[in-house]
Amino acid sequence: MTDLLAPVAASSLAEQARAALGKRNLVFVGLMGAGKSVIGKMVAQALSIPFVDTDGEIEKVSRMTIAELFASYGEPEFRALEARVIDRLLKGGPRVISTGGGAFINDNTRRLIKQGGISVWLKADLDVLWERVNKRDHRPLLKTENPKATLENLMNHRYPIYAEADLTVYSGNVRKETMVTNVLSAVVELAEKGQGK
Ligand SMILES: Nc1ncnc2c1ncn2[C@@H]1O[C@H](COP(=O)(O)OP(=O)(O)O)[C@@H](O)[C@H]1O
Ligand SMILES: O=C(O)C1=C[C@@H](OP(=O)(O)O)[C@@H](O)[C@H](O)C1
Ligand SMILES: [Mg+2]
Repeated sequence: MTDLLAPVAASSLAEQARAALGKRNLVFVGLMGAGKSVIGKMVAQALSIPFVDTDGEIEKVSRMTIAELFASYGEPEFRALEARVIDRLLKGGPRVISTGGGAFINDNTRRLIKQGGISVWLKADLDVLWERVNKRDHRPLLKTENPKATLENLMNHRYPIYAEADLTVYSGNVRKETMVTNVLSAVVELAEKGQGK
């Protein structure tokens, strides 16, 4: 009997989270490999609202890959474009917006996100992140002699800033579906606490 009831409980959690969100955006932040792109898309599906990944949107408007943008124009230009894209996307809520790892670190972009949505930091340990990112080589910031040490340096610098997000959800070695449930529960809890903006 419990199994038969489980899908009902799951859908009502999504409905509660959707109601809690209203017209606001749900914005995923966190380091490379935390699961922003993958979990963000699944959360949007659960909430039945549109999903957009800012890196994907940047690649679409620039007709270049992120790696090409970094190589041709450098990180400051990429950050300026990222800020403009995020500013535009935040205006069309409700949406789930998965940002690239550096977006929330940029003062201007962070301010825009704080104004335009509920931010969720997917927080993960170094070994989990490393395990996930070292399987692919499309992230320009990790093209260094010791990418794991680079990731650790980024962690040390960025974690206090990610901590400013409205919600923190731990992204450990748990199933993606469990991550989705944990994010939805955190959104509902925030609303219940009366702290939803
Ligand atoms: N909870 C999870 N369990 C297993 N693999 C995961 C989990 N979360 C993310 N991943 C995997 O880690 C990799 C990085 O995820 P991604 O969403 O691209 O991270 P980000 O956008 O934060 O850099 C992908 O291959 C994704 O499938
Ligand atoms: O951490 C960062 O500064 C970056 C993270 C990347 O996105 P993911 O976090 O989705 O990998 C991408 O935006 C770019 O390579 C820069
Ligand atoms: Mg991503």
